Amino acid sequence: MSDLDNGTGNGTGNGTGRAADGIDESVTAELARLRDSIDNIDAAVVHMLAERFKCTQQVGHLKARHQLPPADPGREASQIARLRQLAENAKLDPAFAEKLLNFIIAEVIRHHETIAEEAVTSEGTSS
Ligand SMILES: O=C(O)C(=O)C[C@]1(C(=O)O)C=C[C@@H](O)C=C1
Repeated sequence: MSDLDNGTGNGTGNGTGRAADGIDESVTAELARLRDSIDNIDAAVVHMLAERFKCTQQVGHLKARHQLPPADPGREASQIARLRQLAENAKLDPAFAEKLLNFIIAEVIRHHETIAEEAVTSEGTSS
């Protein structure tokens, strides 16, 4: 039984069209339908982020192997410009899209720095 299901069957079971909490059953059903979609979207976001981090981990190792700096401000500037445009076209707030990308990239840079430090440490302990 879901959190929104009062356990009386399909409807409210009391003939009023309202559940015990006083919320109209059509509202409850609409909320449940929208929340199902939100849950699917959140799952997709998590899976997409996991794939992105798998790629950036590989970038981190590549950069560490070739002593490249963790951050690339030029690349970030073009990613932000591109994402802001995509957001605008999709009617999403571009400032929000930029903040989200910056948040993700900051985490990636942290990972890159850890990978680079580990590479230096293991260099010192090899042979
Ligand atoms: O493309 C790179 O060079 C990366 O390290 C990946 C990434 C990103 O997460 O997109 C992260 C850090 C850089 O400053 C730029 C981009």
